[in-house]
Parts: sequence; C-alpha cells; structure tokens
Amino acid sequence: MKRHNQENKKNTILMSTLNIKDRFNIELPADLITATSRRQVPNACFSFVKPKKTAKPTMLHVSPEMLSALGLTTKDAESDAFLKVFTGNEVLPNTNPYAMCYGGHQFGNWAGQLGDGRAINLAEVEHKGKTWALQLKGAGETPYSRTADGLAVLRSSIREYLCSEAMYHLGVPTTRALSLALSGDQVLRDIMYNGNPDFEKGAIVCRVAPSFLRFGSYEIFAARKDMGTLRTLVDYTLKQHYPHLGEPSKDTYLQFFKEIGEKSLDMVMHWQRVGFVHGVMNTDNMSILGLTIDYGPYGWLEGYDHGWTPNTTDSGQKRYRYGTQPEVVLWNLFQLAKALYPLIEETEALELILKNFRDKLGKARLVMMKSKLGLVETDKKDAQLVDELETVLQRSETDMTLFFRNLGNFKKKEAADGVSVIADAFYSPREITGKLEDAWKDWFLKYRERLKKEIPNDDDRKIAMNTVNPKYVLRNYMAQLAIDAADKGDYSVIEELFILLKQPYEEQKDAEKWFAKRPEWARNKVGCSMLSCSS
Ligand SMILES: Nc1ncnc2c1ncn2[C@@H]1O[C@H](COP(=O)(O)OP(=O)(O)OP(=O)(O)O)[C@@H](O)[C@H]1O
Ligand SMILES: [Mg+2]
Repeated sequence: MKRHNQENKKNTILMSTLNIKDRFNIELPADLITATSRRQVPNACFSFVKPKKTAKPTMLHVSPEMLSALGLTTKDAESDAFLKVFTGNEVLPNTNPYAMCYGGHQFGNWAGQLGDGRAINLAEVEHKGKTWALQLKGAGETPYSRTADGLAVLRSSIREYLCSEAMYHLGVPTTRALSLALSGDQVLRDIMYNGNPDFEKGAIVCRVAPSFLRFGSYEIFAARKDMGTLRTLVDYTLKQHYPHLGEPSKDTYLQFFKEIGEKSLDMVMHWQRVGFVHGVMNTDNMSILGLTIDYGPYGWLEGYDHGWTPNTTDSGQKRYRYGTQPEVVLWNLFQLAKALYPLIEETEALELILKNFRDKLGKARLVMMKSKLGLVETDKKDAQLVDELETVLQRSETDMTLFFRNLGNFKKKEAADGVSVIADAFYSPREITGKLEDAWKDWFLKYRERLKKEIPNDDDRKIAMNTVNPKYVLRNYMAQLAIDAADKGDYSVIEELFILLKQPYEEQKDAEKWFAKRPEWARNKVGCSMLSCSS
C-alpha cells in the first residue's frame, strides 16, 4: 500500500511538469448548468463536463514529439497518471474540463447547435512560448451529445491519430495528436448505416492544438442573435490567437476575417497538393486557425480524380469531393463572414475580401501545381499545361502519389519518352494505348519543351520536386491494415506507419512496399475506399 502511494505521488509529480495555463474556460462565459443532460446551451461558450471513467484503459501509442512539445518525457508517458489523465479517468489537479458550444452548416444547411458531443477539453498548457489545448475525443457524454453516446471506436481513433501526425510531417497545417488509448469499453456502431450494428472496441485520442475553435463557434451566436457573446468570443480569439492585429475595432475584425481566410486557403491548397480529401467540410469542422480538424471519413486520392470522395454519406451529392474542396472553403468563409457581419456592418468590405479570395484561388492553384511539376519560371501556357495534364491524368486511373513522385525522374534532354518514367502509376497499364497513349506522349513533349525554360538541371529539379511531392502518404488501405492488426491486439503496424510517416518526403529504403499502388483487395473494401461518418 505504502509503495503504491509513493508510486502515485511520483506520478503526480511527473504530471505536475505540465504548465497549466487555462484561459478559455476562465475568460469566457460558461454554461451555468453543470449536468450533462442534452440541451440547448444559450449565452455560453462551453459547458463544464467530466470525462467518463472507462472499464480498462490501455495506452496504445504516444507521440514523442507532442510529449516534448508539452514539456513531458517518455518516462511521464509510462506513468499511471498519464494513462489515467489521457483516458479521462483522472482529472489533472486545478483544471476544469469542458465541452465547447458551437453550431454549423452541415452539407450546406444550417444545423443549429452541435458542440463537442464527444470531445472534452482537459486544459491548456504553455511550453516554450506556445500554448496548447489538450482535448480527449471519445471521452463521454456532454450536453452537446444529442442522440449519440459521446464515444469513439478504435478504427476511427487510429485513423485520426495516424493521419493528424502524418499531415503535420507533410507540412499541412493541422491539429496534432498526443496519445491513442483503448478505453476497455465496447461501443455499438453501425459502420455502413445499413442496419447491422456491432460492438467495437472503444478508444480515446488526446488531440492537441493551439485552439479547437471552429467557424461554427461564431456562427452559433450570430444565429441566436447573441451579439454580446459573439463579440466576447471574437475579442478573446483576437487577444489569444491573433494578437498582432491589435485592439478590437471594425477594421481589426475585417483583418481578422481576412487572415482566417488566408490561412484556410493555404490549408486547402496543401490538401490539394498531397491528395487529401477531408470528407466532411462542414463549418463545424473548419478551424479558426486554418488547421485541418476532424479526421473522420477522410481519404487519400489514389487514382487522380477530381470527383472522388471517400465519404459514403456524401456519395450522392459529392459535395466534398477532391476537386471542389477549395470552393467549399470559400463557401464556408462566406458563412463565417455572415456570422461576423454584425460586428463589422460593412457588406462591401467583406464582399471585397471574399472576391479577392476567389481571384487568388486560381493563382494559388497554379503555383501549387507548378511546384509539383518542378516549374519555377513563368510561361503564359503554364495554366494550359496543367489543365491538359489533369485531363489526361483522369482519362485513365493514375495513382497521384506515384505519378508526381516519379515525374521527378524525368530528364529533359533524354530521348526516352516520359510515359515510361511514370508508367508504374497506371492502375491498368494495358489501357494506355492508341489515342490515350498519344495524349500522354503529347503532354510529355510539351512538358519537355517547357522544362527548357527552367534553369536548374534535372537533379536539382528533382530535389525541389521531392520536397512537395511526398513519397509516402497514409493510403486508405494502410490505415486499414493498422486497424485490422490492432483489432487482433497487434499494434506494430501503428508504430510502423507512425515512424514511416514522420519522413514522408525522404527515400526510406526499407519501406519501398509502402510506395506502391493500392492493392486490388482494397479497391471496394469498407474502410479503404468507402468510409462513413460512423466513428
Ligand atoms: N459518438 C458521438 N457522440 C456524441 N456526439 C457526437 C458523436 N459523434 C459525433 N458527434 C457530434 O456530432 C457533430 C458532428 O460530428 P463530426 O463527425 O463532425 O465530429 P466529430 O468527429 O465527433 O468531432 P470533431 O469535429 O471534434 O473531430 C459534432 O457536434 C460531434 O461532437
Ligand atoms: Mg466534427
């Protein structure tokens, strides 16, 4: 008993290295009711909640980078206190966990109050000049849980954990993940919403970001005509996250909106560059800091296809398909503009900002695509070259990652035709005949001609291209392999992919098997090409 107490004390000391600096739940208005009963929560930015105690928590993986970002060590991560805190079984001393209130436009329609139905913020931590909010996803019910259970399952938690860290290493703005744990509870889910529910292992991810505020966090107050809370929240956001914009004023609010837009467009251009399809770009899943948030039914482009979406819930309308993601960001920004309007009251100024975003989008896209082609100089036919490539890429199923990575091997002076350089990327190489083959050859002729304008030699161009065209991404089937193994108690694939995806742009000799097209078994498999929102 004495030894146990000493051990516990040691754990508490280890955890006390966290430099807690709560602000959100101290400076903003709280829900006065503390029960978790589902309800509308007016005039408040959050509700205090306690995470649910779980049956048998087990830590499966911890991110060493996030540990050190928070000022923790791997020894801390092995402690009992760490396990308990990051599975919601113990609350950190002097903290008050809470769920945030937000609304959102879902699939184009105003959905009213949503809020953190299964995300519980533990605390904010300051370390090395940065502040991080720690949030458990899948930690139990809150007033915002609506008809659901507040929980998350292992498969979706593995996907969120691996992908958010992978995106970070790809250079995509994103929320991060500290830990992945099993709760020990069973969670009932109907994966394909087809009347076949089954029990799955419950899991909890601890997510980390400077803030989890979303567009919907502001929309909810505008929709409720609660201008007081709207202003309080906007002023808080300015002070904490956009302090360089200065004191609140109409001009500052306009500038605030502009910066959010710029960050969001930058984020979506990165998605397009690496072939990430978010799947549920509702305004409640749009971060106010331009971070990728909510790794639900996302997917990675395998065959390059503007019309692809992984989300089966969106398979009819395909609102959130790859090719429309930038447009959707604009649509979402328009909703945010409407929410901020009462504080600004200058329609023209907001419209001008939105118009500029639209104008910039085309240019940003061209710059991004040119970087993938290794083009630095300007030529008036560049946009046409990119368009023609995208057309021919979509005429045959062509693996995006393989294509762009291998394109770096193209030599501008060699007589060999380009098609052979990228041939590995074709899912059905035998189809590349006749007119299609001619179209490919024609494109490579133009590309070779265009490359003559570029100063760097082939080797230098390849080095530059390899910094924007990743070699390894979390292909849909790869995450599924990690899930299938984990379901059987084998967590080694999680570790393998976690390590692999830390260096997505590097050649990793022992990892060539992951630089390959999606295997045929994964083509129509649930979890690989078809994801639902059930998580
Ligand atoms: N199992 C669940 N229990 C309670 N609420 C849920 C559950 N799943 C989703 N929700 C809530 O439904 C809304 C929309 O869900 P969505 O799939 O966008 O979010 P999420 O994956 O739960 O969370 P986040 O956006 O925080 O990553 C959110 O308010 C979310 O909290
Ligand atoms: Mg969400």
